[in-house]
Amino acid sequence: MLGRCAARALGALRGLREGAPPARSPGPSRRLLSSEKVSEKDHSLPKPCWSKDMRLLFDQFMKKCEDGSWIHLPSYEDIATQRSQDFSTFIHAYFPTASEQINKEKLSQGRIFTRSFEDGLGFEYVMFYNDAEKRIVCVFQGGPHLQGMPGFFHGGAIATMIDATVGMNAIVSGGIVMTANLNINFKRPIPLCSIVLINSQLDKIEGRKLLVSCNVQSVDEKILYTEATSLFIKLNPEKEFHIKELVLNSAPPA
Ligand SMILES: CCCCCCCCCCCCCC(=O)SCCNC(=O)CCNC(=O)[C@H](O)C(C)(C)COP(=O)(O)OP(=O)(O)OC[C@H]1O[C@@H](n2cnc3c(N)ncnc32)[C@H](O)[C@@H]1OP(=O)(O)O
Repeated sequence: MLGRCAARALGALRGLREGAPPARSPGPSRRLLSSEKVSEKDHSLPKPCWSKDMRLLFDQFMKKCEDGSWIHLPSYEDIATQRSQDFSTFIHAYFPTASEQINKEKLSQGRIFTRSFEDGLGFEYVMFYNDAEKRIVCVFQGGPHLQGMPGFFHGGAIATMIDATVGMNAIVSGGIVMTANLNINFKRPIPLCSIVLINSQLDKIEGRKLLVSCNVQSVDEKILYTEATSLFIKLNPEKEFHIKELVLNSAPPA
């Protein structure tokens, strides 16, 4: 059985896509047709650019989801519903000064960084969550546009996927959080275009602080590429009632 917080957060992730009308009426400069259509795509489902191994791992984890111990997490490139507009309002209220500096026209072009590449060229990944173990495993296939040293992934690309994975673990466990600290040990370079597993674990919750660690391993678990620890801070728990409103009616079935 999912913890209530996890259920709410997962509900939010699903609810952000479901049921609610589009939040933003398109301005004259917004190219509605292409971006709206694309933003509906769940990138965590198999695509032609996924390698056989990636597909195999996806199928293996989906099998583990059948008894409810693991949950497949959907993933979109934009958050474009009414409830996400409320989420955005919450974030901007939390950082009023920074919010004033945001170019509001550009905001409508905002996309989740990891979902901004053409299929197969950047970040291809799917995450699975285990509530009992407070773990998220991310199956990651990096594309050729993530190169750093010739033939290997860029460290920033690895850091991005680590942040996305431990961040999702913290969001599912704690609600609206931000990365305060991320420590990474790069132990072995990761060959470009290979598939790796990012295993993350919620270690501790101390008040508003969530500590999440992770490692990046080869699929056969023989090579430990990277290790990381992170600290997430839950934003303003007094406003939690508001977050609850955001996810109201979007909780997944019990
Ligand atoms: C819902 C669905 C959403 C879907 C979205 C999907 C996207 C997925 C994206 C994936 C994820 C991507 C995620 C991203 O990319 S998040 C983007 C990168 N992160 C940021 O930009 C965050 C910038 N930092 C801040 O805004 C603030 O510092 C925050 C909000 C983090 C805390 O400022 P706030 O004013 O709120 O809190 P506080 O200062 O009173 O501190 C509170 C406590 O915490 C302790 N502390 C603070 N900092 C540190 C530190 N560095 N080391 C050690 N300790 C630290 C502090 O001492 C205090 O402890 P104590 O004195 O109480 O003991």
